[in-house]
Amino acid sequence: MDSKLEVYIEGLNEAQRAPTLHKDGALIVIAGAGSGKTRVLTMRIAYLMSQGIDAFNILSLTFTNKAAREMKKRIAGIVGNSEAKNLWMGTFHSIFAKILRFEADKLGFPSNFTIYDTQDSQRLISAIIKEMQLDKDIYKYKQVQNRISSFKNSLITVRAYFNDPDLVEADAMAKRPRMGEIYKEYVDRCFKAGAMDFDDLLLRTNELLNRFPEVLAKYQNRFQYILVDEYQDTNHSQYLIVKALSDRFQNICVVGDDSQSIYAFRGANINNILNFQKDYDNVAMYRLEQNYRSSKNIVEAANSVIEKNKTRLDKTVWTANEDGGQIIVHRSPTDGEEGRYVASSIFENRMNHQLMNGDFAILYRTNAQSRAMEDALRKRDIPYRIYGGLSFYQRKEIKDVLGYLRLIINPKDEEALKRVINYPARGIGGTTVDKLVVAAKHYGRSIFEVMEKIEQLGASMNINRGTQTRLSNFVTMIKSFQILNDGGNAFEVAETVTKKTGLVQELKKDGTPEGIARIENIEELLNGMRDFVEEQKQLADTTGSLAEFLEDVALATDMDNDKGDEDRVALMTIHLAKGLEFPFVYIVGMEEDLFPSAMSMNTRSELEEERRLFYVALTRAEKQAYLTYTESRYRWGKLVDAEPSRFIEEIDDKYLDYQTPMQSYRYKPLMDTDIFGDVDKSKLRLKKPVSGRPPSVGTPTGDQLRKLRKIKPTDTSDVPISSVVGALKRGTIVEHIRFGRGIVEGLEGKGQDQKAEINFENGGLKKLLLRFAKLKIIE
Ligand SMILES: Nc1ncnc2c1ncn2[C@@H]1O[C@H](COP(=O)(O)OP(=O)(O)OP(=O)(O)O)[C@@H](O)[C@H]1O
Ligand SMILES: [Mg+2]
Repeated sequence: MDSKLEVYIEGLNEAQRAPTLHKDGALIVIAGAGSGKTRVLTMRIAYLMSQGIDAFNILSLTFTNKAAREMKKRIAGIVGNSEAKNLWMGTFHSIFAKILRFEADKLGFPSNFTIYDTQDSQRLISAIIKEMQLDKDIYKYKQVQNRISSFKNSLITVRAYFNDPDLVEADAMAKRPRMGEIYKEYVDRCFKAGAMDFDDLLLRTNELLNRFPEVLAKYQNRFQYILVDEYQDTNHSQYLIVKALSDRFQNICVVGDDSQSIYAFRGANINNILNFQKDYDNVAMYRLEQNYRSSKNIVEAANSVIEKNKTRLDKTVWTANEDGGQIIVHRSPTDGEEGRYVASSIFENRMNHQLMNGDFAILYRTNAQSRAMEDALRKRDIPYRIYGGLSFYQRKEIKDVLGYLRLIINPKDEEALKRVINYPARGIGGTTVDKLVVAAKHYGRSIFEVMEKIEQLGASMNINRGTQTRLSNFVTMIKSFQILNDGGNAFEVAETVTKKTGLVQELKKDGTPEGIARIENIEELLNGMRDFVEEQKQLADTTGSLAEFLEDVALATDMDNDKGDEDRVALMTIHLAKGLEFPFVYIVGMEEDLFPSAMSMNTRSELEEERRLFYVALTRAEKQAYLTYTESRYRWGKLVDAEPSRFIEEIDDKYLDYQTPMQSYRYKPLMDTDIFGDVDKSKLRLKKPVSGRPPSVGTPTGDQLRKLRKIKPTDTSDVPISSVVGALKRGTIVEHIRFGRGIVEGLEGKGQDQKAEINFENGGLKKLLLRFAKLKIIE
């Protein structure tokens, strides 16, 4: 075995080593949060390669493309970049989009098919509802879209829908009898536009593998080793793909944690993990129990919460890490105050412990909660980054540029065409577009094809000469871009497009600060494209073509745009935080009806999913977790009283540190209650809230004050602060508090300025100034 790999494998514990070194056959690793599942997956790939398995034969499926990129870099650090390049790693959607491009013709799609994002799908569905003259209050486009999405994820095609009287009747009962027709029209239109939506990427892959045995055999032979992270969140469609591909060799390795299954609302099926042993022969089952991520307090508190769920596999999670501070619970009168508390706490912790902004995360249940946090962080000049919400690529000006780029690659793309045909304004009005849509339908062609023949067809469509010329000019412009694109790279084409279409001039004319910000965004897009071209050349050995770029963008989750080069506090929903870790984590809005969400408390299983979500949130924290809640909050435009989340109560008191007197004024004191006494959580829920707003309880007692002061800064005294200056050589093995073990690959500078380039198991290649680096020499 390669000596580098040996070092890393030695760094694993025994339980982790077993699945890492397991050779052939099916295996499943079921283990709690932070126990090293993702690390095992990464090391296993490196190990397989060291055993002579060709990278070309390994497929690895991850939750985000960013996670895949990081794993790939880590593996490249061990086996070398040229080998790692050939690994197929990514999300289900990105991997199968790639395969579909190769095989698209078999399904009647062009290989340059467009990927419609959620917004494109919604626009198309709205247009169809309008064209069919349906009541848009009954046929709400979002609900229609969800319904179509759930059909697709259960592999219910249009034909299957109409053949299933139960489905048809269910929609009739829901007062949407024409659902099937909308579904059919939507599928037809996507097909004609040469477009697939997200769900199609899985549905069509299934279709491909089912209908074409030779294609199935080809990919079965190719992907001899398949590895899946976060297996608990795969949906039915994904499950079937994995099952089909791994059927021949059965070298399938899945890792997951049933307690972290949080996507049931999107069709994820926890049974996939529970049934794995039935699906394959001789399944080896491994369990990991030691958590390396979090302090003892956090691990035990998280255990005490998840134990309340009835449906779960029994698991032990323990840690050898230090106790750490108790989880801090903080109450604020309003969400504005809550934001201020979190911002100042981050500010103080950052100073006291000399941390980076990137060591902090603020997690919430719903995106809307970010605003109060943002306001407070801005006031304190703390840089932050919001993940999720409206991503960069969803912004109007960016979508406009992308609209043109998409048309260059696939002129049939109806949504792109509608978006840019008259932006910037060129005298092609809505009525003309409607006429084009009708004609396209009549001739069974795309809108662009009708436009190409507008001189012949124009008169019969009632389109006057002037408009015909404008339509022809538009076609000519797109075709000229296509010529430019032949052989060019993504960046060069996009730069020309932004100039020649008049997009940038239009924004310059605007002159408002928003207009300027939009121009900056377009510049940012171009910069991103330049980087993409470079990165493709280095990491994937391709040219960085426009088509590749568009695919990357269509499938980018917001997490994927994070280059990780800016030091910022991370703000995101808990759903997005899966798999990640941060030293300090603030879980905000810990209130009944918000978390657990009022919409998810109808059944026990919904409540259990909320509890799993809380388990995920809490287990992201390494050193210190905070739970904050407010006494009142604006919801649906009204200020409503809020009650602390039941999840706070579910944690054993000994793990908690209440920073505010818990006898909130909202809880009517019983006769002679110990208002100024010690914290007693049982009072929280027993007493009915009083209406109105009596004055607050006043000063904390001595005990409470002591508690306040007790918040121990996380003890960092035993961190091996280095004086490794001058003590390192190439090949020295060191350990870093965050990046784990690493090998010194190079040194530069002398004395106080000496820097070392170190390849870490957790962070890849890093250059550190040794004077500050917290390193311990291992050997
Ligand atoms: N044997 C080990 N020695 C030191 N650190 C380890 C070891 N195994 C894992 N870690 C570290 O513990 C942390 C958690 O590991 P990892 O992310 O792989 O866990 P996970 O089981 O995938 O967690 P999650 O369930 O949240 O996805 C990481 O920082 C990882 O580098
Ligand atoms: Mg993981």
